[in-house]
Formats: sequence, C-alpha cells, structure tokens
Amino acid sequence: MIELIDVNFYIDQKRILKDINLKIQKGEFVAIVGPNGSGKSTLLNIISGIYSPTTGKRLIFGKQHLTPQDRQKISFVPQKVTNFNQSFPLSVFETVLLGLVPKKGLLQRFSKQDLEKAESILEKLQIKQLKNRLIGQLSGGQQQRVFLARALISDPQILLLDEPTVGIDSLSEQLLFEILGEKKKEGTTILMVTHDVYAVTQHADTIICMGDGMIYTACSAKEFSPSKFESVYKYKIKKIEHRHSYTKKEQNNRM
Ligand SMILES: Nc1ncnc2c1ncn2[C@@H]1O[C@H](COP(=O)(O)OP(=O)(O)OP(=O)(O)O)[C@@H](O)[C@H]1O
Repeated sequence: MIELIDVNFYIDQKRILKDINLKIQKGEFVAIVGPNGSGKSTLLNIISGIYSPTTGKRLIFGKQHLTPQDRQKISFVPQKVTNFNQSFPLSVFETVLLGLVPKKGLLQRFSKQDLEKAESILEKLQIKQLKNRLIGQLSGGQQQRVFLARALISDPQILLLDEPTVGIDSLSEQLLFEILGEKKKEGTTILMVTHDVYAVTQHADTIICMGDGMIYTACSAKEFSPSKFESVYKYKIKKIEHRHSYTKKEQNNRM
C-alpha cells in the first residue's frame, strides 16, 4: 500500500528526511512519534504527495507517480486548522461537503446521497448540532472534528492525521479512536502523527519513532516499551496507567 525506499528529502540545502525505509500494509494503523522537528509532518507530506522525495522511491498503491484519481483516495487532516477569520463564509456542513470536491469536481452539484452522507458523518462525530455554524466561530477542538469529517466523507483508502489529539478533551479522543478503529476494520490504512505515545500504544498496530529526520525505531504497539524511545526523546517517557473513560450516560450528559 505504502512503501518508501531510501527516501531523502531536502529543503534548500537542509536534509530533512534521511534514508527513510518503510512499508505499510493495507488496513494498518501506524502511529508516528518523535520529538519536535524530527521530521514527522514532512514524512506525512511525502506520503500524501504534497512533497516528492529528493532521492529514493515512494510507492503508493504500488505506483511511483500518483494520478489525480490516486490522490482522491488519500485524505489528509493537517496539523493546524485554526486561525480562520470568524466570519469566513463557510458553514460546518459546507466544509464537510468540500471533502467530496476532489472526487466530484468543483462544479458538480451535490446529490441527495452526498447530503445524507455529510449528515451521517456529522452525527457519527457528534457535531450535528454545529451543522449551520460558521467554521471560523468554532473552538479548535470542534474545528478538528469538522476537518476529520471532511477527510472521512470521501471514504479514503489512506487517512493521514497530523496531531489530531492536540487540544481535544478525552471524550473527543475516545471518539476519535473509536472511529479510527471502525475505519481500520473497513480496510483504511491510517498514519497518525502524535505526541500521545500512551494512547497510540492502545490503538495502533505499529509505532514508528523518528529522531533527527530518521526512523529511529519501529515496532508493533505490543512490543512498545518507553525505554525503546527514551534515547531519542532524551527524557523519560511517562507511562500513564490510568485514563478517564466516559460511560455512555456521561457522554450523553456532555452533549
Ligand atoms: N518549509 C520548511 N523550510 C525549512 N525547514 C523546514 C520546513 N519545513 C520543515 N522544516 C524543518 O524540517 C525539520 C522537520 O520538520 P517537521 O515539521 O517535519 O517536524 P515534526 O517532527 O513534524 O515537528 P513537530 O512535532 O514540531 O510538529 C525541522 O527542523 C523543520 O525546521
């Protein structure tokens, strides 16, 4: 599904990614962790096709060159989606529907099915009540859910998420992982950059730890132990043993 072979990536004269080799199977959930500036977002940008490797080979769906049709099968939820002008004239519903534009084309009308799909995704992400609000007037966490909905509406085969758990509460995080679990079962390949090392050991199949533009270590989440990553983080990683989990009743009360 995704393969990088001896990939190096430079910006100006600076080598940002160094000899990256990785292979990700269809339906695999991969978490990418590592200190600030270690190259995690750049790696996602290479896989999404935003950047091309300076040297080395990138194979996505077994191909070196992505066609526009291939790109439609990849959805990307970028790291920072805030800083909208508050009166930016786009509602939550319209933002979610925009996720269908690469597939349908800019000038196509949305069908009844498209509108129903947008409704059901908003419902699944528990943001239906925000449907008619302007995107610029939402909180950062609410905006993140909207952008996840926009990424999911096209049923991507590859879902790339850059720090989706930053600034969201633990209920939203729980919901995020539930939805990612469902997508994984449907065969979606998921790559998620995160600093939440503990959460991904519970949900991901594979953890890749980056340091200084290199893949420092990669292992299955089951094999994970904080000591594997400590020398790259250069501090002790705390393993949080308990995390609040909401009951259904609590969830409903919060809505
Ligand atoms: N457009 C750019 N121009 C120059 N240097 C860049 C650019 N984008 C990234 N870099 C550099 O590349 C390195 C990797 O950046 P990247 O954003 O991929 O790291 P990251 O691991 O995602 O960091 P963070 O956890 O802080 O988001 C950093 O040293 C960064 O300064």
